[in-house]
This record gives sequence, structure tokens and C-alpha cells, in this order.
Amino acid sequence: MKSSRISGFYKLSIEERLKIVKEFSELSDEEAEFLLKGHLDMDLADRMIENVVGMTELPIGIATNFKINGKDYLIPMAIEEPSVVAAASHAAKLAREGGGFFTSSTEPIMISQIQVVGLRNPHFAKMQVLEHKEELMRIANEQDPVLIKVGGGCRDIKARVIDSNMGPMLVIHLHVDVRDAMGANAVNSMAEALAPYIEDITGGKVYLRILSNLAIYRLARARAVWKKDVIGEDTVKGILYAYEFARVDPFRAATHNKGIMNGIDAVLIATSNDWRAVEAGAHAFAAMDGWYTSLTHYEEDEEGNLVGSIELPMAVGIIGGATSTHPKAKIARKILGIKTAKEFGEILAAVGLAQNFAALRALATEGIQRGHMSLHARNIAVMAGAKGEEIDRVAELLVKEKKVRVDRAKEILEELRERK
Ligand SMILES: CC(C)(COP(=O)([O-])OP(=O)([O-])OC[C@H]1O[C@@H](n2cnc3c(N)ncnc32)[C@H](O)[C@@H]1OP(=O)([O-])[O-])[C@@H](O)C(=O)NCCC(=O)NCCSC(=O)C[C@@](C)(O)CC(=O)[O-]
Ligand SMILES: NC(=O)C1=CN([C@@H]2O[C@H](COP(=O)(O)OP(=O)(O)OC[C@H]3O[C@@H](n4cnc5c(N)ncnc54)[C@H](OP(=O)(O)O)[C@@H]3O)[C@@H](O)[C@H]2O)C=CC1
Repeated sequence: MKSSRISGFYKLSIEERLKIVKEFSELSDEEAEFLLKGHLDMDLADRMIENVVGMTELPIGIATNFKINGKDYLIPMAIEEPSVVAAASHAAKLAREGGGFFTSSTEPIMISQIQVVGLRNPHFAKMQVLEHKEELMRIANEQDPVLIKVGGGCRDIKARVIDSNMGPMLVIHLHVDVRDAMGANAVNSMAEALAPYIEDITGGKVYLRILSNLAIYRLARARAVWKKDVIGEDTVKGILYAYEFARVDPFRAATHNKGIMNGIDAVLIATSNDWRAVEAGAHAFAAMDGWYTSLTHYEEDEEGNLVGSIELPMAVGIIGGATSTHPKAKIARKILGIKTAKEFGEILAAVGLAQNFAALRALATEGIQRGHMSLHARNIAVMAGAKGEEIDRVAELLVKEKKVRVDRAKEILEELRERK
């Protein structure tokens, strides 16, 4: 079996790393070459969004060491922030001693909302809608024969009456199994198609017909054990304090959850998924109990090991949107070796948990600056004007002096150049 536990991956050259990834994920010569040197075709880009005038770039790094449900994964991450890829790899390495990550998820059910207003008797109208449930589901399913063919479709219809400053509203929820798509287009089409029928049934006026990003029926979960003997008793205690801080204080929870999304977003961007949709779902879910709190949980088991878990909405696709059009997204998916959106969502949950663990470990022990700033030092060196080999040399000296600042980087650069 292939192992993603690759010690010192970061010390290799780009070409050496790519060779390992190519072999691990069975990329073709063309795919490997495209990953290294290719870019999105301008004509394709011009059709992806509007008013295109150019392209932006992000580096794609590979997080190593991930074992999820007994299988090894290499994780492609596209991100501008240093230390995220290193941190994920670090957490995954430490989790392997506890067996790696174990995951599960719900079926891929998305919610689409239909807002009905102008109802004199909204509760009565709700009953009328629910009486027509079978017929409405049939009409919804007629909108997307392909989705039905692959096993998806509208599974249920619910209705709620909510009060508002504009009067009571009847809000109808379509629960749609979107299989391997993120599902926005499918569920929005269904909601739009049902709107006139709902107006007929209720006598009300439909305004919005759109999915909810609070995808509470499409959850991904992950758990892992970090052994006390591997991370140390003090670290276990420190992380428990860090977790409790995030659990009870929204100011801390926002940063804690940002750390989780560092990892999840990076994988979403590498695979051209809608990261705003997942972000919105994650943060809304974090506030589901009436206050904003941590998306992860940490506890201590009977042996004193740290056990961590995460559960969050995961509206992601391996088909549809830009996931199927962006050539690098396709390669990123091949690197992951995923076959379903469900498996993909579970990997994302594991990455989120790993990312959070890594940050908490650093925060609760040595502080974030050593690991993060030592990697960020390379950016500071570039900001100071360093080029080529100068970048690593300047960064190394900044870290050694513990002065990761642009002014000092400029001085060091001048000294180095004078010495030449
Ligand atoms: C940065 C590390 C990993 C160094 O940590 P270290 O202890 O110096 O690492 P190590 O030398 O013991 O290496 C351990 C493993 O880490 C990986 N690793 C180690 N170095 C590298 C590298 N250069 N490039 C790639 N991978 C690296 C690699 O997998 C390595 O295994 P090995 O290959 O040696 O068998 C550690 O300090 C760390 O995890 N820090 C946390 C960094 C972090 O969380 N960054 C996120 C950005 S900060 C932020 O935005 C979020 C935050 C913090 O605010 C969230 C919150 O508040 O909760
Ligand atoms: N609030 C939000 O988050 C919103 C997001 N969006 C955007 O919507 C896009 C995603 O929409 P999405 O509906 O996922 O994409 P697509 O409509 O591009 O693709 C989904 C479609 O692919 C077809 N399909 C083929 N095989 C499968 C399979 N195995 N599983 C599921 N579907 C399959 C289905 O039918 P068929 O071929 O008949 O289409 C399905 O409807 C993203 O770009 C997102 O940014 C849009 C609006 C709002």
C-alpha cells in the first residue's frame, strides 16, 4: 500500500516532490507537466467569469502524512499563507500514531428555500403546501433527469412560518440529494420551477428561490487521537485550555475557526470548489446553538490522550461548477484520488481538524511565531528585495536573529550584497 508518510518532503526540490506525487497519484506525464508549468487557457477563463483581463496565481503545496480511514492521501492545497501546508502535514504526522483520522458523513442533502409572503393565514397555507408534497416533489424531480439517473433528487419538503418586520412568511424547504455536485444549480432550478405552483396553492407571492448555505443535512465529520506520549502531557492540557477558550469566547472562536478554514479553503481552492459556500455554512453552523463557538471539540481519553473531533456542513462537488472545467482542479482531484463528493467532504473535515490541532499545538506551547514566522520570513525577504538564493539566506538570518522584519531584512540584504 502507498504511504503518504513522507519524511522531509519539504527538503526536496520541486521536481523531486512532483515525481513523488506523480507516482503516488499515477499522474500522466502531461498532467505532471501541466501542474508544474501549465495555466488556465485564457479563452476558458473568459468563459468562466465576466470581464476577464488576466489571471491570478496561487502556489499549490502538498500536505503529506494524511491517513484517513486507513487509507493514505496526499492533499493538494492552494493558498497564499505560509506555514499552513507545513502545519497540516505536521498534525497528520502526529495523528498517525493514533491511527490517523476516521470520518463519516450524512447523505449529500442540500436545502433550497422558497419564500412566500402576503399570506393572511400562513399556518393554513403551510398545511396546504404539505398536502401537495408528493406532487411538488414530482415536479421538482422533473427538472433534473440527470440527477435522478445518478441516484439523487428531491427527498422531502418542509415548511416553516417565520415572523418578520414585513409580516409573517411561509418558508418552504426542499431537501435535495445532489449526489456528487455542490448542488446549487440543481436545487435553485427546482425551487424556481415550484414557485408558480406554490403561489397557486397558497395564494401568496413568492420572492426568493435559492439554496441555503447552512447545509445542516450535509455534514462531514472527522475524529483523531493524538497520543499523550507523542505530543506530551503539557500539550494535551494546553490544547484543552485552548479549545475551552474558543468554546466559550466568540472573539477566540472566530480565530480558532479561521484556522480550521485555512486548511479547508486551501483544498477547496485547489479543486475549484465554491469556498465561500463552505465558509458561510461553517460559520453559520458554528452559531447554530445561539452563540458563536468552536467547530472542533477536544477531550482527554482515559489514558490521557487528546481526542479531537469536528463536524460541519460540507457542500462540495467533484462534478459541476468549475470543478470539471478547471484543468488544475481535475489534477488536484486526481492527486486526492477521490471518487465521490462524500469522500471528498470527509477528507476536508479531516484537513480542518488537522489544521486546527496544528495551530492549537503551536499556540499552547511555543507560540505561533516560531513556526509561522520562520516560514513567513521568506516573504519578508522577498518584500525587502531579495532574489533567488538570497531569499533563503536572508530568511535564515532573520529567523536566527528572531527579527522577522522588513527593515532588518533590507539591512541583511545590503550586507550580503556588499560581501559579494
Ligand atoms: C510550522 C511547523 C509545522 C514547524 O514545526 P516543527 O516542530 O519545526 O516541525 P518538525 O521539524 O518537527 O517537523 C514536523 C513535520 O512538520 C512538517 N514540516 C515541518 N517544517 C516544514 C516545512 N518547512 N515545510 C513543510 N512541512 C514542514 C513535516 O511534515 C515534518 O515532518 P518530517 O517531514 O520532518 O517527517 C509548526 O510550527 C506548526 O505546525 N505551526 C503552526 C503553524 C500554523 O498553524 N499556521 C497557520 C497559519 S497561522 C493562522 O492563520 C491561524 C491561527 C494560528 O491564528 C489559528 C488559531 O489561532 O487557532
Ligand atoms: N449560494 C450559493 O452557494 C450559490 C452557488 N452557486 C454556484 O453553483 C455552482 C455549483 O452548482 P452545481 O449544481 O453543483 O453544478 P452544476 O449545475 O454545474 O452541476 C450539477 C449537475 O451535474 C449533473 N450531474 C452529472 N453527474 C452527476 C452526479 N454524479 N452527481 C450530481 N450531479 C451530476 C446534474 O444534472 P444536469 O447535467 O442535468 O445539470 C447536476 O444537476 C458553483 O459554481 C457555485 O459557485 C450558484 C448559486 C448560489
